[in-house]
Amino acid sequence: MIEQLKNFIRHGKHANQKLIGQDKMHYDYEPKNPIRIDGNRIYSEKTKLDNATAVAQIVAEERVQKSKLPTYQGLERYRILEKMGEGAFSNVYKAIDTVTQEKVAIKVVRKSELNHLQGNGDRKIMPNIKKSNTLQSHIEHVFKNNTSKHTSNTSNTEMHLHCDMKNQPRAIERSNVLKEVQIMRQLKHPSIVSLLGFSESPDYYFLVLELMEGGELFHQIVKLTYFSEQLSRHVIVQVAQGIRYLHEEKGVVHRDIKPENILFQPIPIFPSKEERPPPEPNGESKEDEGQFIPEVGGGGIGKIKIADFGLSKIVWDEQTRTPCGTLGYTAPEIIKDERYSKSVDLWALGCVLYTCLCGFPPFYDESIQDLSDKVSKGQYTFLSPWWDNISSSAKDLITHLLIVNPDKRYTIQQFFEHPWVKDEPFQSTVNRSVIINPKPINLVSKVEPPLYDESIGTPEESVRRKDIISPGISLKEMFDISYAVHRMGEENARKKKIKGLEKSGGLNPFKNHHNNLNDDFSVEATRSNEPIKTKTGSIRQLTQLISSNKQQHKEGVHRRKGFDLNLEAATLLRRRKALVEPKGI
Ligand SMILES: Nc1ncnc2c1ncn2[C@@H]1O[C@H](COP(=O)(O)OP(=O)(O)OP(=O)(O)O)[C@@H](O)[C@H]1O
Repeated sequence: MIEQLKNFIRHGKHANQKLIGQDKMHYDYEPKNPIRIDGNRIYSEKTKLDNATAVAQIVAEERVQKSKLPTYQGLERYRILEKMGEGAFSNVYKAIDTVTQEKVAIKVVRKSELNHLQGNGDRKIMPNIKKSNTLQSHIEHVFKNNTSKHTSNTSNTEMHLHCDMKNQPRAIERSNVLKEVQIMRQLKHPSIVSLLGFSESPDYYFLVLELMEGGELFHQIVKLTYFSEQLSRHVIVQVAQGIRYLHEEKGVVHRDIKPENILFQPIPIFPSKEERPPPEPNGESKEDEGQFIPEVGGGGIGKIKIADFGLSKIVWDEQTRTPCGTLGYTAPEIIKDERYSKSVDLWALGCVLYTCLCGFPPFYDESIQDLSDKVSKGQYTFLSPWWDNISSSAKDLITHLLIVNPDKRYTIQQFFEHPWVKDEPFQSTVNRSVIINPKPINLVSKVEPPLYDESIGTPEESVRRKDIISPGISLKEMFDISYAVHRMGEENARKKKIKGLEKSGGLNPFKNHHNNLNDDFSVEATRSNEPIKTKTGSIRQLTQLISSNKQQHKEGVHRRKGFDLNLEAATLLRRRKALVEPKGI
């Protein structure tokens, strides 16, 4: 078709076009023939020119589109079809495997930007990787070793080796993408996006992934305004099944569960049985989800899978079920630490469930100081009128997930035992007054004066869902930042605790474990190694600060600014940074 159109353009106004039937098209280059469309209407010379211009435009657009799709040395087997998304250092494309005809997603990661993050010292701390060896072959080596050990009875020495193998290539650990590959290759679960292949070229890493045609759950929340409880359950249970598998079978903590990293397979929207959708609070209209079909889905959402293991970490050895790096040590502190690590994913699960049910996230504020305060105190509300029609059972589950103290927060097993998850009748065991007005959480509150822009009007005048999110910052941004704030706050506190124990001589055998913690913080730690401290600042100021910090780094200046919160790991901020210093693929 495109070739024909090109011909048409090449021959310009002398070309005559005939449409034969509905969709067949051919071109007649005899200059004087009239243009016939559908064999009925005859178009004038002017219309003919208009058509030519329109077609030329289409072709030009398609050309631009096509030229945007890159080709990569080393990816010849795949034909790239379209861009599906992007990460901080990567682009994700839909592609077709020309051998199997299978459609896949390919994440293309730019090495140059990763190297920038890794610093110059990596080679020194990874002496076992010879210059001639590619990182890929090193990973293969690590995997082979690990796999062979998994089949044997693991002795203590072997275990030590096994853990060492995981700990040795620290440069690999530092590079999120390679850690991602290392972790993903061990995973096989219906709620986890599968890694189908991995390769590299001098400039890129290529991760061939199971294709999730629907894309991000985030977009579907925005599209449908929010989800019904049934649809929310359908989504959250699948995410939780993936988390249970990661935590209990693989010893992996995801650490970046958010609607952006939850992907779905699309299904058709089945027409609703109800004639009219239920009335909406505040006169808002909700996009019709259609009928929910158990085991299949609704709202266009079928299967759900967790993606993006770039921030994940292994907390215990899959084979021995002991914390990796601690060689069989089972101190309560370490066991507890493991539980703390996992509990970050449960907090995130609560945030996702909250967002599915109402269409906006539990924590938001334009001021980073206030957002940080809210997250650290667990201050969120079930805002009226949006939460008025949502069951107390769903609210109860959320209150057990969004608990600041990780000791008291639901574990993944407790999540699955909750009546809302089982879709069973709910009887609150908690004193009702506690549910209605606990401190510091207000479960039902009036709209707070918040995040509105003067241009929109006061909350009393017209508060709509979209107004809940400050116009200065998107839902996605809020998620990104509040997750990062929470994770860093919690993990920094743990890190400090472990350091304290180590200093007092209580944790000497866990040097490795401590190192692991340091590794986790190599990219996203606060520079001061202290709990998050922030000066009052807005998200925009924060963005500026990050780019100026980067500049200082380049200049070798390590002055401490008052603002110690380093959110470099927050996807959005990395993206913004990339915008400040654009790097093409
Ligand atoms: N398997 C897939 N199928 C379809 N789309 C995908 C797939 N994997 C990723 N994407 C799309 O690409 C986006 C970026 O992917 P991913 O989150 O893995 O990249 P990243 O570099 O790790 O991003 P981040 O900067 O968020 O850490 C996703 O949000 C999603 O829209």
